Amino acid sequence: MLRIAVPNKGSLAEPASEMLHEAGYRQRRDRRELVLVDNDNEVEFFFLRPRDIAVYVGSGKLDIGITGRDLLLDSGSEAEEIMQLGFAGSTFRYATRPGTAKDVRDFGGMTVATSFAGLVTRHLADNDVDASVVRLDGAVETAIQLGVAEIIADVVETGTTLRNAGLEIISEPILHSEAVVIRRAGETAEDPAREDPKVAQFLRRMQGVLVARRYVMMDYDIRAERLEEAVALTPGLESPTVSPLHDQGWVAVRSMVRTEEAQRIMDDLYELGARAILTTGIHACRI
Ligand SMILES: Nc1ncnc2c1ncn2[C@@H]1O[C@H](COP(=O)(O)OP(=O)(O)OP(=O)(O)O)[C@@H](O)[C@H]1O
Ligand SMILES: O=P(O)(O)OC[C@H]1O[C@H](OP(=O)(O)OP(=O)(O)O)[C@H](O)[C@@H]1O
Ligand SMILES: [Mg+2]
Repeated sequence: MLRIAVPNKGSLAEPASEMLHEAGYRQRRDRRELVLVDNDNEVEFFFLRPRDIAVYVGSGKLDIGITGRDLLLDSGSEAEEIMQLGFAGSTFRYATRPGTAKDVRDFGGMTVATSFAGLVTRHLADNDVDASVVRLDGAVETAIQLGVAEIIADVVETGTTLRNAGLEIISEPILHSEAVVIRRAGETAEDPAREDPKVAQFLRRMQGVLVARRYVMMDYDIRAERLEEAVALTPGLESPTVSPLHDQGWVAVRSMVRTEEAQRIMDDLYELGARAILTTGIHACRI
């Protein structure tokens, strides 16, 4: 059984479960379930606090986990990122009241409040700044209003929370985060053939979901003499399938294209003379 840690609450929980479901794994129906065994796929899921996941995986108690890059780095545990999952995208940034400071190098003698004390302490040290760090559990924006700190460091997605608290973002981002798959450091085999087959299969399934989300299948008919120009617009992942049509001088082309580029490509193909241009969603795949 492959033992996988999954976030049980917060911003990561729902999209992580959704992705696992799309990858064909059983997911819990009741939010209070702590462990779920998926016998068909030989996987056991442990629903844990997002902040604890890197600790379990780093200690080797669980094989792999889904967490945020920021939480992984903050934990300082012996785990490493092995795949990016493309959701829960955010930056981790400093903010303060206007006029307090402009850059991390101005923080000397000040106090920074954050839920990510490990990350912030390291970032301040890397910048040779002598500032104090106060660790809070959440809602850190309020720490400035209550006089606990002059600066905060927190997760920023749209920036609305900080704006509403009358704070301005300062300095370069401390890091860019997203949901990631993690594994105990040093466990990834150099040679793919020596990789744990259960881990490799899990990663292929997750990769399949990412590709199915990011690509659509495009079909169209085009005159043979315009084929090269059309294929330049739809090169596909490897090479498009081209089949002859019964109507002489025409071919049918099938190729994967990025979902967000599909409409523009359809316009360009139409201009080239392509007709019967269709896109269909990809439900699942192995690349
Ligand atoms: N608004 C957001 N947008 C994108 N990612 C976010 C957002 N808020 C938190 N995250 C990400 O979620 C992870 C933190 O999860 P955690 O469950 O600890 O906090 P949370 O999602 O804020 O939930 P809680 O309600 O418990 O505060 C981090 O990886 C963080 O980058
Ligand atoms: O930039 P924004 O789009 O405003 O999103 C960022 C906010 O979202 C999260 O807070 P959450 O709502 O989870 O509350 P919390 O402070 O209790 O974690 C995070 O901690 C930030 O405060
Ligand atoms: Mg939160």
